[in-house]
Amino acid sequence: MAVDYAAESESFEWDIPEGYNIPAVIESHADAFGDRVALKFRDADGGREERTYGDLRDDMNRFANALESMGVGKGDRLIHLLPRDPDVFAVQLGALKRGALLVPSSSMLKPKDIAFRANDCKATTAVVHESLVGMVDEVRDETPLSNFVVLGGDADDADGWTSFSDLVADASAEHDGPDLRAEDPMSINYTSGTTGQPKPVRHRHRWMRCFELVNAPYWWGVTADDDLSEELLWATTGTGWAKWFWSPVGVGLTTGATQFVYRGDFEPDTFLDIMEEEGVTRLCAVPTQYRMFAQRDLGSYDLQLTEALSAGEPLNREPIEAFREAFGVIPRDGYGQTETVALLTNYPGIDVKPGSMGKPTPGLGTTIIDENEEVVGVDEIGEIAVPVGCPGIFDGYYEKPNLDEKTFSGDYYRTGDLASRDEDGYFFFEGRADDIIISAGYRIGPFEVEDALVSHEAVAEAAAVASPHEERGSIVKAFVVLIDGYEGSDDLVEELQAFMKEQTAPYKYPREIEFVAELPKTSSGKIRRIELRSQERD
Ligand SMILES: CC(=O)SCCNC(=O)CCNC(=O)[C@H](O)C(C)(C)COP(=O)(O)OP(=O)(O)OC[C@H]1O[C@@H](n2cnc3c(N)ncnc32)[C@H](O)[C@@H]1OP(=O)(O)O
Repeated sequence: MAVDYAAESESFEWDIPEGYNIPAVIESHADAFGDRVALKFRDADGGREERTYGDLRDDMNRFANALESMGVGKGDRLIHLLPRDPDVFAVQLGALKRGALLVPSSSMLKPKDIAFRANDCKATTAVVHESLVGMVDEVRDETPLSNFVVLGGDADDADGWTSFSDLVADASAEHDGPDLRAEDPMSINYTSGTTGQPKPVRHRHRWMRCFELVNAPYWWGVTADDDLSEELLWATTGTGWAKWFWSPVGVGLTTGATQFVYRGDFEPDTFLDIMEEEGVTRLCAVPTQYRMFAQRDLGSYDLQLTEALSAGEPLNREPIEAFREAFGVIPRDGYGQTETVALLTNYPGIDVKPGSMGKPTPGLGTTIIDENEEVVGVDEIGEIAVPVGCPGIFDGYYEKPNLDEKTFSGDYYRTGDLASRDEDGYFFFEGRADDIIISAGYRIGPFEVEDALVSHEAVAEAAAVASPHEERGSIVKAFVVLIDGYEGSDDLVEELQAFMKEQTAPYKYPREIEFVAELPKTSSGKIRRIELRSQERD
């Protein structure tokens, strides 16, 4: 249903009950409509599973009981590395019911990345898919981790690991957890910065309520009061990203919708087939996926799609036109970060301007400011910012008071993303204010790429920047200075790329490498990535 933007912007209120928490929401959904399907799952081999809201409540409580028996309680940190699996909600909700903080992590992380996160937030429990146990085992002795839970497979094969299914098999489906409030911490998502290691973004339980109040109506076009019986929501994101909270948990579970989860690699034809077979009505994917869909014969698919959403990088005209022509559905871009809810959306019913991220969502006060915190004029470029204190944004990093002070000392939280606004109030993405690389929906810190590259024996120095790319928006390009005695060649490019996929989460590997004699630097010796970046854009 179309949103009356002016009226909603005028009347919006943050209605966040003091005792709000998502486990309590699941309990109440199960009481109200326990038989409603919450999750339709399918794997790459065609295996299917369904869970109702009643099942989710029981799964949650069983795992909460298991965690209690392992000594996990309020404030403890639980890191998970899980593919999209029907038990992911059980793990997440069970941990939250114990009052633990979730530390979602991508299945692509390497041992070094896992050790960094576990040590940084002093995680004590790891819940890991069987295929990733080896990654944790390599570094577990260097971390505070003491509880190890393996999902899938046979725990007897994994020394020191307890099987998730064994843990929940005889556990009670009732659990009396600690008192949880909307202001209690619930999660730590690591997000890449320009310098140094990823930063631990801490959110509170209210975050999920904010998704229900903002992302659900002003982007997905659903509310808990709607008749959702004919709806099937599919957000293609992985469980290790904040986007998992943004949609499957923050919209799907909070509104009591039925959602689809697929465990399998992205392949455009397969995904289109699945949408047709499962009857997906609302899809959320990244622009790279839309661009790949748009290259297929979309007219040959008979989809039940009524809404298509996009996020992660700017969405261009071509896929918008392709979807409109084939399905009569216009993909609507939405913008936000790990630190926030949706700050800008093309809300239901808006007249979409291709390339625009839409307009500020009601309640947030999202604007564009200059370096003096002055709001910029029409068509001027500035930084997207949200007033500090808005409930829809995070209010601190996990145990990083210095970072907190730097981030929240002004009147605004600055996103680091540059944008302009046209005379109709539509926002347009203009790039990053810093060196972060946005590629295929991933945010990649150049330092992490460079740090891994220089650990190769042939590399003296490296600089990583974004380079424009038709399909992925941008790719990571590395400029590399070799150690004396090494010579640049195609073979060395391949060797470095393979090395990078081993050293760090492989989505960060440089898809292009250029060997250079030296890197541009400031007089104090700092690499001038900005020079390399603009060279790529020209
Ligand atoms: C709106 C949102 O959801 S934003 C949420 C957060 N962001 C995201 O979810 C990212 C969304 N993007 C994607 O999922 C992907 O980029 C897609 C689906 C668009 C395209 O996928 P792909 O091109 O197949 O892979 P991806 O971009 O993840 O790159 C990973 C690379 O690492 C490789 N890789 C993956 N796992 C491993 C591994 N274990 N070992 C070695 N290499 C690996 C892949 O083969 C790929 O390299 P290649 O392109 O040279 O083959």
